[in-house]
Amino acid sequence: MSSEEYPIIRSGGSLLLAWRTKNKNVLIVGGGEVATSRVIKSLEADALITLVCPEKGLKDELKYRIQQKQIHKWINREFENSDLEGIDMTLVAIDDPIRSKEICVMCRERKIPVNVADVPLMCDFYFMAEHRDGPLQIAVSTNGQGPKLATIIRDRLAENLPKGIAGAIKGVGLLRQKVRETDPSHTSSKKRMNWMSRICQQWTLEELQQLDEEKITTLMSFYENDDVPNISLIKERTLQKDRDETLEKQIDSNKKGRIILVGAGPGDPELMTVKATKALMSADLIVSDRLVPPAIFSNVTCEIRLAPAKSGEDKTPESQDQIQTWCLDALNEGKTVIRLKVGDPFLFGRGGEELAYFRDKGWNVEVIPGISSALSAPMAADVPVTHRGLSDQVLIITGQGTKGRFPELPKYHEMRTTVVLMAVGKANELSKELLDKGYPENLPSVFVENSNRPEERIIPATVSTLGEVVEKQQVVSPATLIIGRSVNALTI
Ligand SMILES: C[C@@]1(CC(=O)O)C2=NC(=C\c3[nH]c(c(CCC(=O)O)c3CC(=O)O)Cc3[nH]c(c(CC(=O)O)c3CCC(=O)O)/C=C3\N/C(=C\2)[C@@H](CCC(=O)O)[C@]3(C)CC(=O)O)/[C@H]1CCC(=O)O
Ligand SMILES: NC(=O)c1ccc[n+]([C@@H]2O[C@H](COP(=O)([O-])OP(=O)(O)OC[C@H]3O[C@@H](n4cnc5c(N)ncnc54)[C@H](O)[C@@H]3O)[C@@H](O)[C@H]2O)c1
Repeated sequence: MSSEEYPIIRSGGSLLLAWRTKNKNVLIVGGGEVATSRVIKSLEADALITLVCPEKGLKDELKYRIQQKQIHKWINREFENSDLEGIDMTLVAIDDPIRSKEICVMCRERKIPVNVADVPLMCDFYFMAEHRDGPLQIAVSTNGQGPKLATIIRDRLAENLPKGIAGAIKGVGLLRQKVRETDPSHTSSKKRMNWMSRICQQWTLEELQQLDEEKITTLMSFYENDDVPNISLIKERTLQKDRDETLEKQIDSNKKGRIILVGAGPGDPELMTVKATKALMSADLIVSDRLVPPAIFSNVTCEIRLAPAKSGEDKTPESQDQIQTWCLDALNEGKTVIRLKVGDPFLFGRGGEELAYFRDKGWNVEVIPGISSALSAPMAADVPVTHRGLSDQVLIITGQGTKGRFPELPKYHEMRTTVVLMAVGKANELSKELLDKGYPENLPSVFVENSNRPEERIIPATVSTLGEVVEKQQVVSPATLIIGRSVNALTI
C-alpha cells in the first residue's frame, strides 16, 4: 500500500457537525450581548431554552423574548448547581471568569457539553460564524485562530452565493420527500439517490428554485422510468394538466348549466382531441349533427339527440330551432350540454352562429376545436396540401355555398391547393366555375369519400371530369375534393 493512495490527516481541526437541538434542553447562563446571540441561535435550532440571569442583567431583547414566551424557562437569579438538572447542553456568557470555570467543571463532571464564550479551553465545541438563508446554513470556523476573520470570510461567501439558492434547496427538499413517499422501499434507495443526483446536476439552481407542488407531481411521472426531463417539458405538461383540470371542473359543475361546442373531427374517434373526449364523457346531454358517426359515441353514457336535418343543405330554420330548444331547456335545468359537430365547429360548421345565439341568451359558450376534414382528408389521400415547389398556399371552400351560389373563387394559381368541402352535390357546376377561373382541364383532383372512417374511398379525377366521376363512381357525401398539383406530389 502506498502512502499516496490515502489523504494526509491534518490534525488540530474540529469535528464539524450540524447539531440537532430540537426540543433539547439548552441552558444559557448570562443576560448580555453574547447570551442574547446564543439565545437566538438556539431558538433557530428549535431548542428548549432555560435562561439563568437576574432581571437587572437582562438585555432588552431577552426581556422581550421572555415576554413573548420564546424562552422555555427563565430563572431570575444567578446560576446554581441544581440548574444543570436535565440539561443537554450549557452555554456560558457571563463576566465572571471564576464562576465560568466552576460551571464548566461541573458540566464536564456530568458529561454535559459546554461552551464558555471566548474561553477556548472551556469549550467542548465552538460557535461558528454563520450565514443563514432558509434551509441553507453555511458556517465558518477558524478553530479559534481569528473569530473576526471568520465573520469576514462568512460575509464574502454569502455575497458570492447564487441568487435564489434557498429556494432551490426548498424545491429539492420537497422533491426528495415526494420521491421517498412514492417509492419508500429500502431496495429503491440507489434508484432514488441516483435520480435525485441527476436532477440536481442537470437542472440549474434557477430551475430547481421553480419546483413547486404542481411541477413536482408532473416530474414524479418521470421517476418510474428513471428519466430526467428538462424543465420546459415539465412546465408544458403542468400547464396542460392545469387546463384539463379547469375544464374538468367546469364540466363537473353541471349545476350551473354549461354549453360546449365540440368538434368531433373527421369521424375516427381517435382523431378527436383528448379535451373533446373528456367533454363527451362528462356531458348530461349531447345534441349532435347527424353526420357524426356512431363510433364517436361508443363510450358515451348520457342522452344523445341527433339534429333533425342531416347537413347544411337540408337544414331548415325549424330544425335549427329544435336544436336550440333542446339545448336551452337542458341548460336551464343546470345540465352540461355538448353541441357536437363534425370536423371543426368554426370551419363551415356554423359554430359561430350557434355561439352567438347562446351567448345572446346569456350563456357562456366554450369551444373545443376539432380536426377538419379539409386537412385530414388530403392526408388520407396522401396529399400534402403544401409542398415545396408545388404548393405554398391552401384555399378551403364549400361546394354548396349559400343560396346555391359558389363562393367567389380567385383566379387559378399553380402554387395553390384548393380544398372543397361538401363537394358532391354540384360537381358539374363546380367544374365549370373552376375552368372559368383558369384552372387547367387536366389538373389532378381527388375525391375523399368518408375520410378517416372505415368505409373511406379515394377517387381520382381532373378538373374537367369532376361531375362525370361523381356520377360514374357514385360518390356520396360526406366527401372532400382536393385540386392542385400537390395531389400527385407523392405519386410521381
Ligand atoms: C464566530 C463567533 C461565533 C459566536 O460567538 O457566535 C465567535 N466569535 C465571534 C466574534 C468575536 N469574538 C471575538 C471578537 C473580537 C475580535 C477577534 O478577537 O477576532 C469577535 C468579533 C466581533 O465581535 O465582531 C473575541 C474572541 N473570541 C474568542 C476569543 C478567545 C480566544 O481567541 O482565545 C476572543 C478574544 C477575547 C479577548 O481577546 O479577550 C473565542 C471564540 N470565538 C468564537 C466564535 C469561537 C472560535 C470561532 C472561530 O474562530 O472560528 C471561540 C473559540 C469560542 C466561542 O466563543 O465559541 C462570533 C462571530 C459572530 C457573528 O458575527 O456571527
Ligand atoms: N459583549 C461583547 O461583545 C463581547 C465580545 C466578546 C466577548 N465577550 C465576553 O463574553 C462574556 C459575556 O459578555 P456579554 O457582553 O454578553 O455580557 P456582559 O459582560 O455585558 O454581562 C454579563 C452578564 O452575565 C450576567 N451574570 C453575571 N454573573 C452571572 C451568574 N453567576 N449567573 C447568571 N448570570 C450572571 C450578568 O447579569 C450580565 O447579564 C464576557 O466574558 C465578555 O468578556 C463579550
